[in-house]
Amino acid sequence: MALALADAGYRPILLDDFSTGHRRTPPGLPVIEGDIADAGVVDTLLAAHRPAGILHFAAFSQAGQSVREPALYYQRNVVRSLALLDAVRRAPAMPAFVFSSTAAVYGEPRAVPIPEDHPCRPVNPYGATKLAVEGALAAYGDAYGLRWAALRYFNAAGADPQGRAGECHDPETHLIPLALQAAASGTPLTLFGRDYDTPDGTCLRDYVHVADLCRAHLLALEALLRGEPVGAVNLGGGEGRSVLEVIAAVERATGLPVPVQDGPRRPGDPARLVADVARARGILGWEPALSDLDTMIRHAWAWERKRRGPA
Ligand SMILES: NC(=O)c1ccc[n+]([C@@H]2O[C@H](COP(=O)([O-])OP(=O)(O)OC[C@H]3O[C@@H](n4cnc5c(N)ncnc54)[C@H](O)[C@@H]3O)[C@@H](O)[C@H]2O)c1
Ligand SMILES: O=c1ccn([C@@H]2O[C@H](COP(=O)(O)OP(=O)(O)O[C@H]3O[C@H](CO)[C@H](O)[C@H](O)[C@H]3O)[C@@H](O)[C@H]2O)c(=O)[nH]1
Repeated sequence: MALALADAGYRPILLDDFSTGHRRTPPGLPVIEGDIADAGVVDTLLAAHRPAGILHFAAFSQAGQSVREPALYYQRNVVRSLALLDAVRRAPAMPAFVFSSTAAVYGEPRAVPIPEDHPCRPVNPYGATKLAVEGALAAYGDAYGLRWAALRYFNAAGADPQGRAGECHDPETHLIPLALQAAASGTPLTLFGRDYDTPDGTCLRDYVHVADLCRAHLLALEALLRGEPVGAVNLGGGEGRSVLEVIAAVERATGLPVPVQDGPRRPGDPARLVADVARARGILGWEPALSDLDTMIRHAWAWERKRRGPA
């Protein structure tokens, strides 16, 4: 996102405590090491730079871990986001606020594709913490005039098409990088359940290219800066893909087999999550452009090879 902002002519300032992130940030962009809940750091930053907008990505985001450690998720995702919002309210000029929400706010949907007005009943604490922050944003908008967007991404995938950045979590829990790593290393990927009520028995997810996500953030930010309300918006490719389809696409992109071992269902995993993206089209004029599975996996594979270095 920092690269996308810089490419579009903005001057992003990165604030990261590097709890899960990487110190190898884009060259030439200012980076402040600090916690979004550290009032001293954030107040100083807001007073010195008077940013037009804040794009708030800082969170812990593993649904499975959130089931085991809910206290960590409420602390990291709710308490710290509220501290950041307090700083925003104190700021000399209140910036527009774009929040990374998630499809996990919906829980097990009644039907797919899921529109934004579908009931939100998260099935894991991760989704519940993101929904709690969305509630605060709506109330702060009504009471304090906060201009806000909550972008509910489905499954972020792919990598910067120019190869400047990509996914690198430690531990990695996401399907696409793990399937690529299984293809490259020969170490089996564990498939979390084949007994779901889906066409091939594996979970359906809606993968969306990270570059499409970044473009949607820019559009949301610019809509808010023009004074247009945005609110909650789904971001997905609009197509459900099963775990087995992803594995087949990884085999196509890499030309290598993906060894698979069957495992039990992962707690907190809904069977299907597919976005209705009509609202993003209507209010942001956004259309996913790179979110077909083969393109996303091709970009992710190029990044994975670059990250690994020469074999
Ligand atoms: N990856 C996905 O598929 C996906 C889907 C939906 C929503 N999201 C949301 O998008 C956001 C980014 O996800 P990601 O996959 O890039 O995660 P990530 O863990 O790679 O990035 C989160 C970043 O926030 C930083 N951070 C965490 N807590 C912080 C704090 N208190 N103060 C300062 N920095 C802090 C981390 O060091 C890291 O650099 C998250 O909010 C996540 O919930 C991700
Ligand atoms: O080793 C693995 C990893 C994943 N899966 C399966 O692959 C699918 C995708 O799993 P990911 O972990 O890649 O993604 P999630 O759907 O669990 O979660 C992602 O999307 C969510 C919203 O849909 C949240 O926002 C979350 O932050 C984000 O990581 C799931 O059915 C999962 O069970 C496996 O079978 N084996």
